[in-house]
Amino acid sequence: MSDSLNIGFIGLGLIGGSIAKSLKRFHPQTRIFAYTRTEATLDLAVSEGIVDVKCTKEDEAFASCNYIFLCAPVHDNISYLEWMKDHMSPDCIVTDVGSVKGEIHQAVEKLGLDDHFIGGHPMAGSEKTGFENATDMLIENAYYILTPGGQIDIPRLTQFMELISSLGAIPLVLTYEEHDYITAAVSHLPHIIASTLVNAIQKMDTPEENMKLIAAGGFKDITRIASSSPVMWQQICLENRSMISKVLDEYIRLIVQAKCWVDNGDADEIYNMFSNSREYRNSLPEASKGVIEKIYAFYCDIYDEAGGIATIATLLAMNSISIKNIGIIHNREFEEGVLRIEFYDEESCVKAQGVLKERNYTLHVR
Ligand SMILES: NC(=O)c1ccc[n+]([C@@H]2O[C@H](COP(=O)([O-])OP(=O)(O)OC[C@H]3O[C@@H](n4cnc5c(N)ncnc54)[C@H](O)[C@@H]3O)[C@@H](O)[C@H]2O)c1
Ligand SMILES: O=C(O)C(=O)C[C@]1(C(=O)O)C=C[C@@H](O)C=C1
Repeated sequence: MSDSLNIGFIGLGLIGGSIAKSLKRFHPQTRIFAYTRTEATLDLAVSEGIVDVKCTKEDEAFASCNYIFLCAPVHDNISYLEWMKDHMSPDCIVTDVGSVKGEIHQAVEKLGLDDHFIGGHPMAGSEKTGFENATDMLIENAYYILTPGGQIDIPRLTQFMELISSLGAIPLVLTYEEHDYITAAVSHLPHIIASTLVNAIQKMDTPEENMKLIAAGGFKDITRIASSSPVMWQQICLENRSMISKVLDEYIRLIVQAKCWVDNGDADEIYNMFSNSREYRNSLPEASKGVIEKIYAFYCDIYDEAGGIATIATLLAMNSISIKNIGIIHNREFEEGVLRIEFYDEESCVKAQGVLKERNYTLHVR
């Protein structure tokens, strides 16, 4: 692809910011034009050398863009299409990164923009928001779903796919209907499950809040995404109502079935439920990372003496730091073998480094 493209962004948070950073990483000559609601974000992006042209809300400067990425919450993205229709260059491709595709495609069709629109959705993200959490690696190795407008010609679609591939993502073309059904199941339903599970625990907790106190790895693993942006998820749930309702029906049926098996003490069915889920979960492809890999870990040289691991575990426990995983690893990088210690969150990981450094342990952070 040509390195001298002008690329516009409306919304420059986690996803818009990450795509803009990837563009600058892989195509440094790209000129980035951006508008986002908070001006301080634009100033930050300019100071980091990511944004070249700071734009106002409906800025004529967007007319010089070859591509415009809509990266605000899904409903807000749609609100820009009408203005764009009369102000973009005739060769411009408008794309979005929204987690729902049906409504934006309907708006595109209504405005007669379907020869200029290619829906996009990187299947990567995080519960975190904002440009400050954006990285130039977020979409690397992630599937990037494309839902081309009905009138997009093949060469334009191919060019856009090449642009996406050049950022290290894996383009996958679907219809917007397929997209909305699939994401309702693998993304929207899990967010509703995580959120309702957290709310259920809050409701059922003892007066001393002992559930909150002892909630450990399992609960934390399955509920990380309950900390996601309420504005973003409100808009997703409102825009993909029928598909979400459909997958919720099936899920509720399975939950009711699981309750029956527990009520009846049906050992075989309970075993089959866990055995089936384990087999299917373990078969998920590794090729796409799907989401930001959140591993908070470091390596620590350890003396070859009895009780070495126990000493470290005790030191961390005395400082109220929970360990998610701990074990000696041997690979070519660490010929002698080192201790790998993994934590539930960044804060614990940083605190643990401080504790061990104070005791003169040698640490390796990757
Ligand atoms: N977070 C994820 O995991 C994820 C993954 C893939 C796609 N998406 C999609 O990406 C889009 C953005 O999500 P995000 O995670 O980057 O959120 P974010 O909150 O980090 O960023 C949104 C940005 O849009 C700006 N904004 C909000 N309303 C605006 C408006 N009306 N006009 C202009 N700017 C506006 C905000 O100031 C912010 O900079 C959403 O459509 C979401 O569905 C999110
Ligand atoms: O990892 C997370 O926090 C995410 O929720 C990422 C996630 C997902 O559901 O997988 C969230 C919304 C998207 O539209 C795409 C990716």
